[in-house]
Parts: sequence; structure tokens; C-alpha cells
Amino acid sequence: MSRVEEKIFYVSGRPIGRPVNRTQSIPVLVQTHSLTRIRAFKRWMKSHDFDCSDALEIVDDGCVGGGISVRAVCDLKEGDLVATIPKSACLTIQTSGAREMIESAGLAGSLGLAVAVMYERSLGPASPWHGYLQLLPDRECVPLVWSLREVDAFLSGTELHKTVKEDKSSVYEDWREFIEPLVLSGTWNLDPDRFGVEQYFSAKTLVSSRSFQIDSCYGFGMVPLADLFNHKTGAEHVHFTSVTSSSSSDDDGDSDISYESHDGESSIVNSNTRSSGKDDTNLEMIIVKYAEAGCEVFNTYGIIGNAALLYRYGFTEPDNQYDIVNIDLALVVRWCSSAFSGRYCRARVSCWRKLNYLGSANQHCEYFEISCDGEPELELLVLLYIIFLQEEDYEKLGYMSDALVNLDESTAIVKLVKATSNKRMKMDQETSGDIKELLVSDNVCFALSSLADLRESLYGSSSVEEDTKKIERCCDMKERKAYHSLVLRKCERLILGRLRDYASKRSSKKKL
Ligand SMILES: C[S@@+](CC[C@H](N)C(=O)[O-])C[C@H]1O[C@@H](n2cnc3c(N)ncnc32)[C@H](O)[C@@H]1O
Repeated sequence: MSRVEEKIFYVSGRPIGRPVNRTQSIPVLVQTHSLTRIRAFKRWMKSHDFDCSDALEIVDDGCVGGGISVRAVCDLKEGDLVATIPKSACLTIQTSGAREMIESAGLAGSLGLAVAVMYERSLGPASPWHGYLQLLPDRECVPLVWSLREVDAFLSGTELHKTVKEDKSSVYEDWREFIEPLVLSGTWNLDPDRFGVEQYFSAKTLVSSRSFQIDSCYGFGMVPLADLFNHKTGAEHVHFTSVTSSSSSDDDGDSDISYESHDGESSIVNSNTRSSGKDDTNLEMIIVKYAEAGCEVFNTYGIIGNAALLYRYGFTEPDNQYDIVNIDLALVVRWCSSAFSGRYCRARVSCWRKLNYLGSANQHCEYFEISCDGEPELELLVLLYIIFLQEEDYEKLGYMSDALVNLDESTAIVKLVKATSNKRMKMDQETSGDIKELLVSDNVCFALSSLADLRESLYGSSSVEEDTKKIERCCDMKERKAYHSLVLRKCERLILGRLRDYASKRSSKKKL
């Protein structure tokens, strides 16, 4: 996974879609057409030994984001088993007819799975997955397939702007490097019209929005039926569980199945590392929360923020309590260089890097997370604290930095603050875990506010109030791209506002 993807995926989120009653607005012809497709899918499931309870109804009648959804026909109670899905019926690199081609080309991850999807689609009714594939949209409306003009118009200043632009070009490069040669070689008789760059982008959107991590044997793939449930984090009704009938298997017992969160950046697979396949295992869908008859039955795609939801699934959640904003290290450096000399700034940043308090996941931290309630990440506070150290304290820090590197985070910070400030810390402050409070001096608070302003200036001149008005005027179904981009932007700006509150509360506290 690249750094930009990591920045987008390792965020938290809680989307709750707004129920929209579309029934009256759907032309009868479209409904009939989708009914036919749903029936064909049900026949396909039957012929592939799916066991789908009559208590679930697959509908296309105007769910949260449009498209297909699943409803409860009767009351569903916790523990009810509502579906059993044979793993062998999932579309993965291993189960696809393109397996040999994909593996011999050394492809894996989302690239390999996208090729498997394109391949099965190219077979039309001859594909063993035709009954499933015919129910899927051509592509998901994620920013990857927006035009560059739309990306610039809707995403400027947001977490996604740069990422999506970079992604568009790297997905194109992947196609040119790995897929075009497969077509041109003639070895696999691939129809160029089915393996073009457009088809690859479409397949990538389906993989991004519908793939699950199945198990170590099947890897990740498309799980028919499981991928028809819409998302509601923290309020989902259903979980997917992997059931292994063989006690000698790696996957003894049950384990929850999650939506695939890695983009399979490594496109080269070592075929020796793949374990031998077992077809005697199923996925089970179990109700984890009571669902009333007639209600939509939701799954969860994980705890992710709005940027990740929009990036991967094409929608956002206005009250996403797991939303975050990232502040790039580059932005901190820019702000620092405006207040101090470039040389001063470089020295302080490299001192901070040397201290390496950052924990293993963040060792090469290039951005700092601001949580939904406006709380900055500890590493940002450490950096700002170091930036504002008086020269003599900074020198002291230089002498003691080697001794701090291998300490645990809290101990190192207590020692750092003790050595470099006049504060007399009480023992309870040292041990209460309230480490951040030790670092938020008035200067640090001032810097946090300035950073919030600088980060917000990236959105251009419109205010949050103007964004709110635009959202009210916007239809989330008809103007999907504009609507969800505005929600993303507004939520990011609200978090930046809370960061300012965080800073001002703390600086005024000190003045009391
Ligand atoms: C795994 S599919 C779910 C089934 C999908 N509705 C369909 O028509 O097949 C994921 C897609 O459903 C839509 N979706 C799921 N949950 C949503 C929500 N809470 N709000 C808006 N759209 C949602 C998004 O388009 C997303 O990319």
C-alpha cells in the first residue's frame, strides 16, 4: 500500500446513509428489468449451493445510495443464520478461469482480482459467475473514475484531491505495464475491447467497493450476496463469518470476514506461498442486531472516515463520528518556515525525527491525524513543542536525545518536558496518561490554530456556511459527486474548527 493510500485507509469512520424513498420515482421499466436480474441472481445462487434464507429480500427500490439493498421480510433476531455462501462460489484469483494467466504474469492483489473480474465479464453468459456479474453496476461512482475536471472542481483542498490524481495515473500505468502486454501477446486470446483501460478502471472500482478478505487460502475476492448489503457502521445488523469444517485447517473455528482494506499494492505474488485450496468451507451470514420486518439490513464496511468512504465506496456520512483530518508534515514545515528561518525549521524537524517517539506504525510520519473531536495526534504536539523550545532547552534536548530514543512514549515525553521546561509536574500528572496536556503550551496552541487556518485556506474562499447551503440544495442521488464532496469538505472543516477550539480552550486555561 502506498503512503497516499495508507493515509486514506487508516482512518476511522461511521457512515449512516439517509433512507430515501425512490419507489415512486423509478420508471416501471427499470424496476421490471432489475426484478429480472434479481431473479436471475437468485437462480444462480441456487445452482451454486448458496443457502439464502427467505427472511431476506433483495430489492432495488431506493435504498440509501440507490441500487440494490437487502431487507428483512420478518423480524430477524440476534444469532439467526440468514445465509451460507460456499467459498468456492466467490470470485477470486484462485477460482477464476484467468488464474493461470494472472499467476503466470505475476499479478496479485487488487490488480490481479480486477483482471479476474474483467476476464469473467468478458466471457458473458459463458462465465460461471455470469448470474452474479449481471447484477453488478458497470462501475462504482468512486473518485477514481471521475474526470480530472471533476476531481479538481469537487475535491480541491480535501484529503482526497492529491491522492485521487496520483491514483488515476498509477492505475493507468498499471494497465499499460501489466494488462496491455497480456492482450498484445495474443497468448490468451483476450478481446482488446474487454480489456481496455476503461474496463480496467471499472473493474478496479468494483474491487475497491465490493471485495472481502475471505481467508488465507482464497485470499480476497468478490463474495456474491454478501456484497449486496449497504453500510451502517456501529449499527450493522449482520456479520460474515468464515466457517471451516476441517479441524486441520489454518482457519479453525469462526472468524469475521471484513471488507478488503488493502489495495494489494504488491502486484507480484510468489506462487509457492499460496496454501492448497479447500473447497469444503463456507461463509456464514449471522444476524448480530435485531432487524425489524421491512427494514433494510445493513452490514459494516469498517470503521473509516469520510475520505476513505468516498475514495473506496463513493459516499460519505454527514455524522461520521470516526471522521478525521490529516495535517501534512509539509504544511507544518511551511507554517514553521513562515515564523522562523528555514535553517531553524529544518534543525527542529530533524531533531524531532531523531527522537523517533512515533511508534512502529508511524516511524516515517509524513502527516498527523486530527480526530473527529478536534484532538491532535501526540506526534504533532511533540513536534510543535520542539519547534518552540528556547535555544538553551533545545541544546539540552540535543544532549539527552540518545537517552530518550528507546524509552516508551510517555516516559520519554515526561523526561523531555521535565528537562526543558520550568514546569513543576505533579506525580499524578506524570502518571495519569494525560501526556498531551504537558505539551500544549500557549505557543503550541497558537501554532495549532495557525495550522488549522492554513489547512482550511486550501479549500478556497467559500465558507462552511456556504458549503452547508450548497449541501442543502444538492440532491445526494442526482448530484452524487458534488453532494458527497461537499459533505467531505464540510466535515473536514468542522474538525478544523474543533481543533481551533481545542487550542483556544487550552491556551485560555493557562491564562486563568
Ligand atoms: C457493496 S455495495 C452494496 C450494494 C449496492 N448498493 C448495490 O447496488 O449493489 C457498495 C456500494 O453501495 C453503496 N452504498 C452502500 N452503503 C451506502 C450508504 N450508507 N450510503 C450511500 N451509498 C451506499 C455505494 O455505492 C457503495 O459503493
